[in-house]
Amino acid sequence: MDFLDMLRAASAQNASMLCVGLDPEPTRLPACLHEGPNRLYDFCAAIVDATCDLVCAFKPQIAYFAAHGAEDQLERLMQHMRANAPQVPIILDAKRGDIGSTAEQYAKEAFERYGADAVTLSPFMGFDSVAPYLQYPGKGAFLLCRTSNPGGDDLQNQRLADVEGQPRLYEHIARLAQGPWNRNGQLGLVVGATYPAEIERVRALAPTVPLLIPGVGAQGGDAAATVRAGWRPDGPIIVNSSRAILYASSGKDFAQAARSEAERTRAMLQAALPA
Ligand SMILES: O=C(O)c1cc(=O)[nH]c(=O)n1[C@@H]1O[C@H](COP(=O)(O)O)[C@@H](O)[C@H]1O
Repeated sequence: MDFLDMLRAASAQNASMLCVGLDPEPTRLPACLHEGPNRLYDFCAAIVDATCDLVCAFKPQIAYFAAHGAEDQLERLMQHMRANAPQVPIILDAKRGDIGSTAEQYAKEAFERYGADAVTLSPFMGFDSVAPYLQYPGKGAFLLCRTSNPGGDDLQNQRLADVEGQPRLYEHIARLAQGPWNRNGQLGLVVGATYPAEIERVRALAPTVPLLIPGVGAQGGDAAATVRAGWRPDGPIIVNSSRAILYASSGKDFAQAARSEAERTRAMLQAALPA
């Protein structure tokens, strides 16, 4: 099934705009998992099982596995999600961006090795660095647009003097993703929950592409303002929270605590939908 169809179906089935980010930081894992050789997998699989009926997507962050030589645990986690939560689309957060020939390898890694449904990409190197991902029919690609971190301003807020209307860089990326770059309807945009005014601006420029919105929870983004700014009946949003859910408890009850926090976040998001 296409990424977008999976997203719509999971969002409707679970009444959810929440994405749980799978960012397993070894020093923050519950003590009961510290000794196991597969503890990144064990931790994330328990979180997946505890939250899969509450989410519209999962977003594993590749760095948390690759940094520890644990790509095999990410592969097992992908298989686990497919087996135990087949209805939930998986966005591999890799933020890749490179020349076409190298991008082909990264696309193969995301979609063939890991079997992701969508991937995050940096658009900085231009359309030919994005195109190889779009060769995979039905797969999604989210372009970084207005990121959640304060340093996002450094480049994304600069005006482009040689583009008509002198838009800011992030506005230009939003227009490209809604229009000329979105040849087969596979593109989405990443916009930080920490900047609701910019979410609204991106939504005005890109009314129908899916928005991946990290930054609620640990980064302090406003869940209700995020929904009001970004959600449209024909423009889905995927609101990611990682640490606030993953580390809701460091005890043996970590999975149940993660579920409670996911329920709370999902409810806040749903409550902000227009009546
Ligand atoms: O692409 C992303 O997912 C992303 C983009 C962005 O602008 N900000 C951002 O925080 N992220 C990712 O979203 C997750 C946020 O984690 P928490 O702050 O713990 O909820 C991390 O995996 C980040 O790498």
